Amino acid sequence: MKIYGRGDTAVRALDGATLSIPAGQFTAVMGPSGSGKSTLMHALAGLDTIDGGQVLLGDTDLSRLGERQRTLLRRERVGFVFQSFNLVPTLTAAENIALPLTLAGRRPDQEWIDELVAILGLADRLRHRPTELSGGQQQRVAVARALAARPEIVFADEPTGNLDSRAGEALLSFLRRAARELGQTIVMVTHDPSAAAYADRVVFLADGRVVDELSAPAVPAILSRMASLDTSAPAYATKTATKTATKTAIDSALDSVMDEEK
Ligand SMILES: Nc1ncnc2c1ncn2[C@@H]1O[C@H](COP(=O)(O)OP(=O)(O)OP(=O)(O)O)[C@@H](O)[C@H]1O
Repeated sequence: MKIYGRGDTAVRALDGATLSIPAGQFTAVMGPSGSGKSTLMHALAGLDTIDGGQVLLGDTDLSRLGERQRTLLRRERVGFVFQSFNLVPTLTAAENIALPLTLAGRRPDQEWIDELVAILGLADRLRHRPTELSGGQQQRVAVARALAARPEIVFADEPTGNLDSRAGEALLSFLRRAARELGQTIVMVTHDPSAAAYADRVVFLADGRVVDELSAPAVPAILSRMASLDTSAPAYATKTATKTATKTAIDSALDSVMDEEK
């Protein structure tokens, strides 16, 4: 359970949401605007606390961890890919990819990183800085960075939101391959049914709880489930405001990872 605010203005953003994320699978989370997708992702990733219930990553109960322990858990066990690529502009692609390991003081597993770079088609871009890369290339660098430390789970928040359709499809194919061939556990929040169709399973949220799911989802089935949930068309202003808040929360989490090292 997650409640924002108090009294009359309190919002139950998560209210009895129960789900399990199978290891090695690519899971998409969908739902109408305001249904709790970002809140759920933040809770699962240890970016935010919850007000009741449990979040388990393996045997670790995130709801019992303090701020510092959650920061460590994010750094050591979780990878993130955001809509805005969040690369460090002064670092090359290679340095950006190795950043989580550098921050954690771990030696990069070069063989693994070489494999990621090869699959993502980034080998000839490693010395470039983010401004010298296309949006699709920047996002592929961000994905390599998320997987570099072999995290137990990777969270992707609208990862194709800023990409054209071809770059988006290439990225989604990689995420699917990362789960199937590399055993990477991935959770992706998306509004886009064709993006969700790349996942092994789609979980649908409404009013802060899991209301439905689809295995081996196809676009028409996703669309019809979404239509049955989306009773009120989202007010665009609300959506924008929520997204801004989400980004801030994620950015501050990244900042705190950086601060830890100072
Ligand atoms: N920081 C906050 N303070 C108050 N209410 C919040 C806050 N963050 C989210 N909410 C509210 O909690 C509910 C769930 O929000 P959440 O952002 O998780 O939904 P979402 O499904 O990700 O929406 P969207 O698809 O529009 O991004 C919404 O009613 C939202 O207005």
